[in-house]
Amino acid sequence: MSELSGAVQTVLGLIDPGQLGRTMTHEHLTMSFECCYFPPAPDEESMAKAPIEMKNLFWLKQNPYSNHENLLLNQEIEAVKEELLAYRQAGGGAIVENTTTGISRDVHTLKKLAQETGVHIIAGAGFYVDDTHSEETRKMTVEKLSDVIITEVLHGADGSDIRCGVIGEIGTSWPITDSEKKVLQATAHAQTQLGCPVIIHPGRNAAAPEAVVRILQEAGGDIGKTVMSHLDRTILDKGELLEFAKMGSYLEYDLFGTEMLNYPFNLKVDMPSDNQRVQTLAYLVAEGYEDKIIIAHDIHTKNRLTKYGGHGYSYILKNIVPKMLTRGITENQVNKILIDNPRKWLTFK
Ligand SMILES: CC(=O)NCCS(=O)(=O)O
Repeated sequence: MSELSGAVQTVLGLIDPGQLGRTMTHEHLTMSFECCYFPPAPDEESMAKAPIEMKNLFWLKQNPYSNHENLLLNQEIEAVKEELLAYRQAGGGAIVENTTTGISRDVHTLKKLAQETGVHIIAGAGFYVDDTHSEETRKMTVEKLSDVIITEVLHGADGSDIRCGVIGEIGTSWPITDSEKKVLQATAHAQTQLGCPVIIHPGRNAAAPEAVVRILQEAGGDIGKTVMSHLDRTILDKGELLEFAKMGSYLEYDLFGTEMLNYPFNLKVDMPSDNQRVQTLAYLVAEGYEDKIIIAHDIHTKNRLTKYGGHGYSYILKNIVPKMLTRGITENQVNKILIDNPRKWLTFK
C-alpha cells in the first residue's frame, strides 16, 4: 500500500477525504485557452481584439473563444481569489483544477490560492489535446509519458514539489490522434501503478467517450475511477447516454453556466441550457446513476467570472442546487453528487 492510499492529494499535501466537502470536479483557476482561439465571423473581425467591457458581454457569451483576451484566465488571479473566498462562503469546500500541460498549468499559483482562501485545490497531471503537444511529447514512448505523469503525482509538477492529485484533464480530439492514444495508454499505466483518479476531456463527437474508454480498458485502466467530462456537449441522445453510462465511468456535467446559440467547435451540437442539464441529471438519477454523477462549471474564459458579469464558481451551489431540488432530485442525492461521489473518485486506492 502506498502512502497515498486512502487519502486525497491536494496542492498543500494529503488530506483525509472527509475534509473535502462540496466539490466542483472540473474547474480552471489559472490557464490559457489560446490553443482553441476561434476567429470571429468576417463581419465581426474587430471583436477578436476588443476589450472586455459591458457592451461586449453578450457577444462574449455567444462567442467566448473568438476574443484573445477572453482566453487568458491566467491574468485574473486576484479576481479568482475573490471568487474562491465567495465559494467558501457559499458552502464550497474543494475544487479540482484540471489544467494540464499545454494550457499553462501553474501549480505555484494554485498553492498560493489554496493557502490564501482555505479551499482545497487538487491539481491535474498529464497532457491536454494533441494541438498542444510539443514535439518532445509527441516523440515520447508510452512508458516515458507514464513516467512523466507518475512524477507529477509522486514528486511534483513543472519542476516543483507541488504534487498533482488527479490525472487529467487528459485531452483527446475527434478522431483521437496517435499522440493522444499514447497519452491515454500512459494514463492507464500510471493509474494502475498509483490507484489514482483520472479525468478525460473527450473529443466533440458522441462516439468519442466510448472510444476513449475502450483504449483505457485495453491498457488496464480502472474505468470505475475515471471521469468522462463534458457530456453536456458530447452525448445528447438519451439512449446513447444510457449505453455509455453502462461502461461504468463517472458521468460529468461540467458546463453549467455555458448557454450559447452556436457551439463553434461543432455546429451540429445544440448546447443545452442549464434547465436541460438539470433535466438530464434527474433522468440519470431516475435510471439509477446517482452514484456516478458529478458536476461543475469548467470555467476557462474570463467572461464567466463574476468580475465580468459571469456566473462565477458559486453558481451551482447558489442556483443549480435549489433548481435540482425542485426537479425531483432529493437532498440526499444532491449530497451524493456534490460530496460523496467526488470524495470516492478522488480517494487513492
Ligand atoms: C478547458 C476545456 O477543455 N473546456 C472544454 C471546452 S469544450 O468546448 O467543451 O471542449
